[in-house]
Amino acid sequence: MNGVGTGSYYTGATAVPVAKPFLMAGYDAPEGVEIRGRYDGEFAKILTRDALNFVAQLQREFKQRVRYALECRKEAKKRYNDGSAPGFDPATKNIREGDWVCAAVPPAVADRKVEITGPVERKMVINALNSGAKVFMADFEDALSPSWENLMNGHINLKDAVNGTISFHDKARNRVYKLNDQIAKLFVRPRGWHLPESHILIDGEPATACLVDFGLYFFHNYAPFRRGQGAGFGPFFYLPKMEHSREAKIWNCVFEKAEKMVGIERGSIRATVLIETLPAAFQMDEILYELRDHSVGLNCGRWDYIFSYVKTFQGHPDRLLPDRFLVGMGQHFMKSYSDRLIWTCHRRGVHAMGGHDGTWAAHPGLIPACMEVFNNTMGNSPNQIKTAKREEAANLTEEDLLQRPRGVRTMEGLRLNTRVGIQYLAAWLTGSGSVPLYNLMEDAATAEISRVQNWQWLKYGAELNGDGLGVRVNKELFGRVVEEEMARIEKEVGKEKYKKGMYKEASKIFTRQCTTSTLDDFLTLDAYNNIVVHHPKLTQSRL
Ligand SMILES: CC(=O)SCCNC(=O)CCNC(=O)[C@H](O)C(C)(C)COP(=O)(O)OP(=O)(O)OC[C@H]1O[C@@H](n2cnc3c(N)ncnc32)[C@H](O)[C@@H]1OP(=O)(O)O
Ligand SMILES: O=CC(=O)O
Ligand SMILES: [Mg+2]
Repeated sequence: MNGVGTGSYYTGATAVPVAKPFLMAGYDAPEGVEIRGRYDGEFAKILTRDALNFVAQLQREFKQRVRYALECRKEAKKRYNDGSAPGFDPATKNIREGDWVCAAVPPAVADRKVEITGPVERKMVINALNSGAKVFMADFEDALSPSWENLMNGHINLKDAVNGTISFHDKARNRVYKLNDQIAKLFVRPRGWHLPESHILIDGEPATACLVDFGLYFFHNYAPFRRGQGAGFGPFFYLPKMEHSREAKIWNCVFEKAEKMVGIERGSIRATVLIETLPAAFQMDEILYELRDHSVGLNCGRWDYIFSYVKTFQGHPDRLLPDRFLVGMGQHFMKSYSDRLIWTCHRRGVHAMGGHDGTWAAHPGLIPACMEVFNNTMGNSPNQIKTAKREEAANLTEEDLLQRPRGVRTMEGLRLNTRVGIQYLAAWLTGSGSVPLYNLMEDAATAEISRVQNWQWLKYGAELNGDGLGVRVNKELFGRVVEEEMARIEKEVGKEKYKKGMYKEASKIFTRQCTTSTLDDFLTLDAYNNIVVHHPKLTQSRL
């Protein structure tokens, strides 16, 4: 479809006038599907009529169930805010105590000793696949700012990667990137259930972001993936931020529907679920049970888990977190969750990722050291599913999983949260979803910790008890901290970058979110409107 448009592109805050009528192509979308993102001939190869039809079918079949699951999250939040805490569900005791196992692990992914993670950016996709890691988790989630350009290019990159044709020319360094003969196995992480994809409307409503991510990737890649990388299985996925097994059940139904629609065997698709919300720690068995024919284990998503601890207990002033860097795996509630995850997964015959059968590395430089640790412990075995049972974790109680983290709060903790949160958000608003800050990798999950920790300290006037001064956090103090940290950021990044970047916008959003009386559910949900760029809606006058 071609059309002629006049007027202006709406680009978020800036309207760019267009002097002359311009020629514009449109996507060949099926009935009820409208693409509001920029047209690009390469994007059109992803957004084909058949692929969009596939996504639309998933959306139509599952949107009510997704809506219901999100309503249930709200009800659970209300209960926690009224004083209760997550715990084991008596109604599913039979699943927790039952003697069942998940489907056998596909041979292609038996060995997952080190998994590299990274956004679906072209050069990084090639570097990650070539990195020597066993698995590459290509990320549409924590590590990606989900702008239209990033998303669509991400799908192009993955399609080229699965077909083995991906290459990249770094002109500045005159370096060409191509795939090695031996590459990591590809897993893809779609976004969480809560996010909309506002550039794709289905029956007049924004599509569910994860169904777009899953649907487009699956549709274009299932056949070559199964022929190549998956050795008869796949594609493989990582599933983020779930709070209850009913959400896993929706994923299971999505997988079954997708398998049926393209005519591949049930159980071909496999997924690892990130246990990265506090309520989900009490649902590990139930989540695996729902996905038992499509599972390849669980993974401790530790950063979102810490974020979720604060979020779940947002109405509990007796559960203030210490400084962010003190909340490590040594805290009893973190160690208990990780032990329970190992015990659960190995009992059910699948991988326990996040330090047990394998770990994540966010940078290729970390791979050799991680690999050495696993090789030294595991020798030639691909995993420890049958050999390390961690039976003692069977006795972990609700109290163990909820124990308050210990440690002090300091002014430097408040300052660091603020400096990191604002810089991360500024990067995210300009298209980068993972950034190095102060020698650490920051992504949406780690930035969330900074935000909710500030919010919690402000809400309850937390005492900065590690400084020996008895200072309490309040809006006035926080206002001063923001001003001073903005000055520091300007100094650190330089005037030019500061002026060109979106630091002021980021500061505004971050400050609002830290000082609001009711905690926003997600940093990126609010910020998302700032990166949505709608293509002008045309009256389709044909040439
Ligand atoms: C909480 C969670 O969800 S964790 C999982 C989600 N988060 C992530 O996946 C973060 C992934 N990591 C990254 O994005 C990056 O490592 C960053 C942003 C932290 C740092 O990136 P950079 O500043 O580019 O790192 P650096 O300059 O050291 O990179 C050196 C080389 O390694 C490559 N590299 C760095 N990280 C990765 C990665 N994760 N995957 C593939 N290649 C990578 C770079 O592309 C670069 O390649 P080149 O030499 O060919 O140009
Ligand atoms: O996704 C991983 C996390 O730690 O969050
Ligand atoms: Mg996460």
